[in-house]
Amino acid sequence: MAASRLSRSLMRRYGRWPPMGPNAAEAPVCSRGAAGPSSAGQDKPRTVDDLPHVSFLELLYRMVFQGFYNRLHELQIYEKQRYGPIYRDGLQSVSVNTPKLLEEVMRNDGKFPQRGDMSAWKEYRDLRGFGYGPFTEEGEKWRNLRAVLNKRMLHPKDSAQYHGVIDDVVAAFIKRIRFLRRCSPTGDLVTNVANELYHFSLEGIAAILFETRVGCLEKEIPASTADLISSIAQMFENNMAVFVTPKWSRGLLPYWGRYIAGWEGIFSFAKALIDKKLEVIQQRVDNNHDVEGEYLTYLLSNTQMSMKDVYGSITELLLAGMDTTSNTLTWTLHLLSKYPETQERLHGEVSALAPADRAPSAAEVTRMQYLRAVVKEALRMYPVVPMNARIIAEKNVTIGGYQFAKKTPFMFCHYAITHDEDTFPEPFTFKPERWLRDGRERPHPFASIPFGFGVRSCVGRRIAEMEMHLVLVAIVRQFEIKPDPAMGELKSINRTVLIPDRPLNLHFVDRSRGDAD
Ligand code: HEM
Repeated sequence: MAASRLSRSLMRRYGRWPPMGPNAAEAPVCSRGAAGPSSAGQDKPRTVDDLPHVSFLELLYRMVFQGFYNRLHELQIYEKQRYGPIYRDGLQSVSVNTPKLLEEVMRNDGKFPQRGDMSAWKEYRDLRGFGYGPFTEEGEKWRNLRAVLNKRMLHPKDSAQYHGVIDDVVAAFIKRIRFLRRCSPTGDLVTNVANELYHFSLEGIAAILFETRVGCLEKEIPASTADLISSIAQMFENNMAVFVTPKWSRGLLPYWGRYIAGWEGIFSFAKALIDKKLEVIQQRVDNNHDVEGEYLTYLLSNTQMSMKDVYGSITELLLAGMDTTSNTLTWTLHLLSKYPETQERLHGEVSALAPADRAPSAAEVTRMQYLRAVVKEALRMYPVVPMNARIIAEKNVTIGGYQFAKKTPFMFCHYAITHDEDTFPEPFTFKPERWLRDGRERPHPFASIPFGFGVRSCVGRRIAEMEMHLVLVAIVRQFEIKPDPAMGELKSINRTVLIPDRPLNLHFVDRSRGDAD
């Protein structure tokens, strides 16, 4: 396949939430352009051509021979050291890696911000007649969709209404942790904690979206849920190959068929649950009973949403809400196990502010400033979405003193930004205190924006925070989390979201011997 096609395809692939990682030997350098603003002609305005730039071959070399393929987040730091705060990357996007430049780009978001081309996701929906969801929709239609989806989700008070649902999921998760530790040789070890948290996140988001439980935390996972999990894995495993291979090869290579089969499994799971809910609603209407319910009921009764839109949106919300939340929790527990003093301080706060006999209310969680700082700091150290992007489609813009034509793709190097020593002294040290509002100087508002910014920012933020806070309160209250010395050093790798490079095993040591397993 021609390098140019691969380059274009990667650009498309990474145009949404592109991945990124340091060190390693020097690559052959063929970057041209100015390293700083002064090198362009004195009178001429500086443009994209004046930027330092990375060629596609350099990128390829770094990915393949320097081992950055899985560590593209660390490549951000490497390239920042080499090319400075703004440069043209190997996929012809303009990469920015300081809070100030990030702010400049994001404040230029138009009415309908774009992240990049989602054509392969759209193709499946077109093939089967499903609508586009918040990721795939664009323009006016996207704005209308978000206007409906935001309600009952985006505001903190919206997430509070799902507290009861998530409390039940948290209780089931703790029960499962107790079961797993009981089965371990030491009586307190849980292996592959990320996998357990993935099940927790899926159960949680499904409980909210479908208003039903899907059995992820049972001893035996129901077949339909197990099929969903493997379908999601199959779709993502083949996603990249579908993007980089030409359409004519689809009948010859296995990727397209597997990719489509993955989507079939995901959509058929979502469709079955949505249709079931619709039936229940219909029966209630037929019997003249009131229709009460939460998110899905709200969407189904919203006249602006067609059925095909509901299928498309619910499916994309489901996909967006799993890996992100579960990996953030994984990194948080890993960090707490490595920093026992931080964990003790958190335990102190939870013991003081959470009632002993029930899960805390939304207002009680809001008062847990240290808990919130712990999650914020975990997201700084491991921004699960380490890269993001924008195409400023509607106007020409000036960023960092350079002029860019409209439709220029910008890449946000979030990992490099959240690990910048000037903004965050000791950037590789876990210090939740950085985020406390106790009179200290706060970091730049764009120094860590794990949920994005503006009208196209994460619609599930409040739900995700609520889920993470509630489960952390329950864990920290009951267990002391200790590392498993046999595990070795855990590193992050980039699979669109930042994930651990090996299964995380942790000891969940009971704080109160009285708790029954
Ligand atoms: C720790 C958890 C999460 C993190 C760190 C996260 C992060 C993000 C980020 C960085 C974006 C892109 C924002 C931008 O471009 O400005 C995004 C978009 C999105 N997120 Fe999340 N997310 C999380 C959880 C969730 C959950 C639980 C849901 C579903 C309920 C969700 C649904 C979405 C959707 C639908 C979009 C696309 C919005 C659009 O394009 O209009 N996310 N998320």
